Amino acid sequence: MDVTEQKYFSTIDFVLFVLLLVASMAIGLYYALSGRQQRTTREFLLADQSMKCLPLSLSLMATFQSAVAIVGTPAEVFTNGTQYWFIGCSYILGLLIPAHIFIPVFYRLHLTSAYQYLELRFCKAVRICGTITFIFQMIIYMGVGIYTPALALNAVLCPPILPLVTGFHLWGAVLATGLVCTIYTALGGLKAVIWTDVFQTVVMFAGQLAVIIVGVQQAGGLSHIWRKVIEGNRISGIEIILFKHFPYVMGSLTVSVCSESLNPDPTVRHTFWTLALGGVFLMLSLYGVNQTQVQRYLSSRTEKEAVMSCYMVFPCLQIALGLSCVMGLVMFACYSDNSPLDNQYITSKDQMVLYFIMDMLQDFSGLPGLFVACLFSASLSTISSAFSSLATVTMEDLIKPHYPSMVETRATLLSKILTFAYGLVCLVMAYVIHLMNGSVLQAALSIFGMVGGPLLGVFCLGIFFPLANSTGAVTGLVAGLVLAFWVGIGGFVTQIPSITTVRPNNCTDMAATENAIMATVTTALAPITDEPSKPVGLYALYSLSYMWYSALNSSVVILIGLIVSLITGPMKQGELVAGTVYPLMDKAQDLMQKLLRPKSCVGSREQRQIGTCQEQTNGPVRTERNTAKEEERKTFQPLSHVAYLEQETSV
Ligand SMILES: CC(C)(CO)[C@@H](O)C(=O)NCCC(=O)O
Ligand code: NA
Repeated sequence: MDVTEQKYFSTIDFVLFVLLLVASMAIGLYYALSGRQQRTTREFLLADQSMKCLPLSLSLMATFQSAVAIVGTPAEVFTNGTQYWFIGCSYILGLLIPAHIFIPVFYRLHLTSAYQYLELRFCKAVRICGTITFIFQMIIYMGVGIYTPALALNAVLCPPILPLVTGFHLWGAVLATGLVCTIYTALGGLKAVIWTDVFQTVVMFAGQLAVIIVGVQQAGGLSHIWRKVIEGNRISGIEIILFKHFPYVMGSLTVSVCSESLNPDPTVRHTFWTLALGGVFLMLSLYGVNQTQVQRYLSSRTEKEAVMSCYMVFPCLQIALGLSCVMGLVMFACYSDNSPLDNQYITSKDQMVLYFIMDMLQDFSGLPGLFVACLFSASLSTISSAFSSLATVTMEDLIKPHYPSMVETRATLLSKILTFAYGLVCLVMAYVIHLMNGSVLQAALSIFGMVGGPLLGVFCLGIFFPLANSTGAVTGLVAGLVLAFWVGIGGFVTQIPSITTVRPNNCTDMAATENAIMATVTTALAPITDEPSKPVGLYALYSLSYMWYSALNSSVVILIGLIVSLITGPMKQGELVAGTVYPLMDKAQDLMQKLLRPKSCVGSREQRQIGTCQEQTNGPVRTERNTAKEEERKTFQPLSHVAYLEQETSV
C-alpha cells in the first residue's frame, strides 16, 4: 500500500464509527433519565450499589484494556514473538489476591473511595498523598489511552488531504470521542459507564474476531500462517514444554533459545519471570487497589458478587490476550519478509495493526470501520472509567472532607462538573502525549509500575503489617515514588536498550544477534564502564525490565515504611481501626490446618468464625448497606486483639 493507492474509509465504515458513539451516548442518557436520575452521590458514583456480576466483570476488564492493548499487543507479538503471552500466567494470582484479600477488606469498610482506607488505617495525610498520586497516574494514562487510536489511525490517513469527506479526521475523532465520553459519564454516572463498558466490550471482541477470521483467510490459511511463524521463530513459551518432552521436535533449536524464556536476568525485557511474576504486582496495583476497579467492586450488590466478578475477569482477560496474540501472528505471516516498518510505510510499530487492516482488508467494506469502532470502544471504556474514578476521588477525598454538611444534590452536581473538567484535561493530555514517542504498551505499563507500584506498596503496608504507622507510610510512599521516577526516567534517558529477545529466523543466528545487541550495549556504555557485556552500578538499575517496576517500587515502599515505623514507634494493636488489617498469619495457619486435616478442621473453623463474629459485634459486618455513611463510621472502634478482619472470605 503506497501513498498513491491509499484507501480511505468508506461511508459504511464511517457510519459504524458514528453508530458506536450514538449508542454509547444513548446508554448514558438512558441512565441519566431512569431510576432516581442520578440525584445522590451514592447513585452517581457507586451505581446505587446494585450491580451484578456479569456487567461488572466485563467492565473490570474493559477498564484497563484500551486501544493501547489492542494495537500494542499484536505489535509486540509481531516483533518479539508470543513471549508476551506469559503475562497471562500473572492473571491467576493477580486476580485471586484481590478477590480474597482486597475486596473483603474494602467492601466491609463501606468505602466510596479506596483512599478512605488510607485514612482509616493511617491518617488524613496518607489519604491525601494517595489520592494525589492516583490522580497523577490516571491523568497520564488517560492521555495515552485517548491518543493511541489517533496514533494508530495516522498510519493510514496521514496526511488527510480531504478529511471528513474522504477520510477520517484524526483529531476530530479524538475530540468527538472525548466529548461523547465526557457527556455520557457526566450525565449517566457509574451505571452508564459500566453498561457502556459492556456494550463496548462486545464491539471490541467482535472487531478483533472479525479481523482475525478474515485476516487468516487473506494471509493464506491457518497452516500457512503456522509455517511462517514457526519459520520466523515467533512461538515462544511452548518451546520450553516441547523441548523438555519432545526434544526431537525442537531438534533444530539450540538450548540458547530454549532457555531464553526462563532467563532469570531482571534486565531482560520480557521473560517468563518478568511477565508472570512481575506481572502479578502490576495486576495487583490495577485490580487490587486502583480506584477505578475498587469503585466497581464497591458498586456491586453483595460482596460475593464482587468476588465472583473478579473471578470472571480471568477468562475475559485470557480471551483478550489470546485474540491479540493471534492477531500478531497473522500479521507476522503477512509481513515477515516485507515489514511495513522497515519499508517506512509507517513510523511506529503501534501503527502496524491499522496498516494491516487497511492493506489486507480494505476490500471488505465495513471491516475497517468495525475495527476502528473496536479501537475506540476500547479507549472509550477506559477513559470513561478514568473520568468517573477521578471525579469520585476528587469529590470524596479532596472536597467533601472540607464541606461535611454539603447537601447531596449539590455534591452530585459538583461531581458531574468534575467529570466534565477531567474530560477537558484528558483532551489536553492527548496532545501532550502526542508530543512524546515510543511504544504505547510499554509506556502505559511503565506508568502503572512507576506510579501504581508505590500506591500498591502503601496499601499492602497497611493491610498486611499491623505495626506500620503513618510516618512510615508517608515516608515509604515518597521514597517509592522518588525511586520509581529515578529508575524510570533514568532508564528512559540513558536509553540503554533493555535487552530484547530478538528472535532470529533460526538458531544459528542467535549467537550473532546476541553479540550484536551486546555490541550496542557496549558501545553505549563504553565511556562509562569497562565491563563489556553487562551494565553495572546505576546503569544496571536503569536497565531493569519495566515489567519489574511495580514489584520493585511497592517492595521499597513496604521496606522503608516498616523501617521508619520501627524507628518512630510501631502502631499498637489497640490503635488500629477494626477491619483495616488482614490477618495473613492466622489465615495461613487456617489454610495449613485445612490442608493437613481437611475434614475435622472445617467444622472447628466455622465454629471459630461464629465465635469471632459474636465477639466482633462492633466490627464492620456488612448487613445493611443503606445506612448512612456517617452512621457507619461511628461503628469503627479500636478493638484489642480482634482488630482484624475475621470472616469467611471464600466464595
Ligand atoms: C493491563 C493488562 C495486562 C491487563 O488488564 C492488559 O489489559 C494490558 O496490557 N493493558 C495495556 C494498557 C491498556 O490497554 O490501556
Ligand atoms: Na477499555
